[in-house]
Amino acid sequence: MTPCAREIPCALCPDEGRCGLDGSAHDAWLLARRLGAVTRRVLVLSNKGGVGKSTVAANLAAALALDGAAVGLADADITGPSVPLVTGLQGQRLRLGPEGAAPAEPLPGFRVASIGFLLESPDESVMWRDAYKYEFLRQLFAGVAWGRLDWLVVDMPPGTGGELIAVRELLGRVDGAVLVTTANEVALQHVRRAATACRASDIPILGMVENMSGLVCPHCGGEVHPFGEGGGEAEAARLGVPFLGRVPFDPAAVAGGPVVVMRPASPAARALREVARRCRRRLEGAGAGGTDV
Ligand SMILES: Nc1ncnc2c1ncn2[C@@H]1O[C@H](COP(=O)(O)OP(=O)(O)OP(=O)(O)O)[C@@H](O)[C@H]1O
Repeated sequence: MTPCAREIPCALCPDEGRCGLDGSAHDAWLLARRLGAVTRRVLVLSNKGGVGKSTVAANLAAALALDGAAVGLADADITGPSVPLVTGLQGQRLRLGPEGAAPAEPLPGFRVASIGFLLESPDESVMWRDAYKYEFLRQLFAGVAWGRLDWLVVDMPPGTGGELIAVRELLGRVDGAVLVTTANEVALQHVRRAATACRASDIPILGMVENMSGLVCPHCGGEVHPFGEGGGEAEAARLGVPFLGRVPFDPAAVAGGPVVVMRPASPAARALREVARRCRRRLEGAGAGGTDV
């Protein structure tokens, strides 16, 4: 039998490296096996770091699972995966192999796999592994036995360069992007760039979330908006994309697990459940493939 002809030897080959396929045919075959039963593929992204992509992605996925869907959360943040921390799954590892690694399943129907589960330690930097970026991403999607999923939510790294192209290529089809921003002008400029990148890549934009949008007083429930009110919503209108909601700055959102599960009555959890409902209405209404408006 001809050995698998990938440049980097493939630890995932169900034929134990003897499939004889060349690199791209091998990957396409493997990805079709792993992602063939995934109905909707959604990216959570922004050009800017620290705006809350991982928090929104983890809670969107958990909220969809709480609403009864089978959901995968794939943490593709190659520059610094924080899904293990955000989901309370630090220390989890993926055991790659021909049969596919089992994702973590912290809730019934909520499956999680992170680039962080491939690292030796949570403090390991992956920046130096540039040449292997694609390989890490390939392992995340093609190495995990995702099973049947109604949704696969992908937490993207900051930026919209090579990683966006690589993830889009690996997924084959992306049904929608959720753009995350805060209301300050720097983040808004970054989110405009993210919208431009989505449009250039034919990725439909599901809508925009304004995160950390105001402080809710734990005593009186009143809100303070340090960057002014309505920045994200106005930006969404300018870009011609739906506004999916405003998530307040809420200490409960840093709960070591999705806040929609850990603190369901908190202001952040309520806002994030509503974001998930709006995403569902938009994609389920449009069917797979979604629409940009
Ligand atoms: N609504 C919120 N209220 C309070 N803290 C929040 C909220 N959303 C996110 N955070 C906190 O802000 C920080 C950044 O959030 P997160 O890691 O989700 O952002 P990110 O955009 O994914 O970052 P990176 O670009 O580094 O991957 C984290 O400490 C997170 O707990």
